[in-house]
Amino acid sequence: MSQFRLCYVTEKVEAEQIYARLEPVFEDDGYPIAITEVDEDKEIFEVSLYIEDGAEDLLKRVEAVVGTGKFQIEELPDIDWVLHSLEGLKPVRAGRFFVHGSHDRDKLGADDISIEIDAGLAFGTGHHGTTAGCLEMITELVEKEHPTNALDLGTGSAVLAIAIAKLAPIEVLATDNDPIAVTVAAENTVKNGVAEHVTTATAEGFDHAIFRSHTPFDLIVANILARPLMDLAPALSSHKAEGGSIILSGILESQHDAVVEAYEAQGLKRQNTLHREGWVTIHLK
Ligand SMILES: C[S@@+](CC[C@H](N)C(=O)[O-])C[C@H]1O[C@@H](n2cnc3c(N)ncnc32)[C@H](O)[C@@H]1O
Repeated sequence: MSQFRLCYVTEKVEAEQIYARLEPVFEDDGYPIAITEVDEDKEIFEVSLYIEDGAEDLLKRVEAVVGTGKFQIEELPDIDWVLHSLEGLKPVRAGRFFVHGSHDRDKLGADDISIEIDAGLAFGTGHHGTTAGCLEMITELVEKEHPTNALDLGTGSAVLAIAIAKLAPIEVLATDNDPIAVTVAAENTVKNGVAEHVTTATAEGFDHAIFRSHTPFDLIVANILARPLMDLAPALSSHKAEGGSIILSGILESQHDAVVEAYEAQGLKRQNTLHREGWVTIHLK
């Protein structure tokens, strides 16, 4: 089956705004959506959505959100195009981590901790400000707090679960409501040599029996979006061990205070906030 891509190339600020408006609308429908840097010096970015069938209908829905005349439809030669195009993705350094595709293994520095992710159908290559913010906070918290049992809720590619398991060989539960992401996540834990520490499961929020045998967690990382994170505040807080930490991301700067308020209502206190490319990553205890 042919693959199609809807794409729009523009300046960084507009690309980030468009991505932020499209992601909450289309993420739940399972359309992979990406924002990638096209020209570092000129700060030109590209927003893309991928679809196998019905690109014209998807374009109409996208235009209803961001206006007409922006996105173009492109037919992709075959699925290998995804891998091929990602050859150009640059590796990312965040915290102690060097997140890279298999083609960049040789660029690993002596002090880097490698996370190898060949970007595909699951979110999480380290290029997004939310993932980078979480990786930085994970580096700090794992070294400072020595958690023993962690949860990565909304794991996507499993980048954050892999990061935790590489810093400390502890139990990590990695869940996502997208079964495709969970398959990719499980493959990535094997590729990165941490499969024995990371358990993967498909779950909508905390709606899965697996939580009964893994709770409570002394580190919970959830890079989802502000609205579901606020809805999940009671459940997320009740699965946290006494004295444990929660890292939240996927939150726009304008949504920071509302998310903090939702968690303060559960008795948590904000410890720190990292700002990356218009997104915030929040640490609560
Ligand atoms: C922004 S991606 C984060 C991926 C990765 N953790 C990272 O930091 O790059 C959000 C992920 O959360 C998943 N997700 C969204 N809502 C969810 C929910 N209610 N329960 C579980 N997973 C959810 C999505 O399928 C997606 O893979």
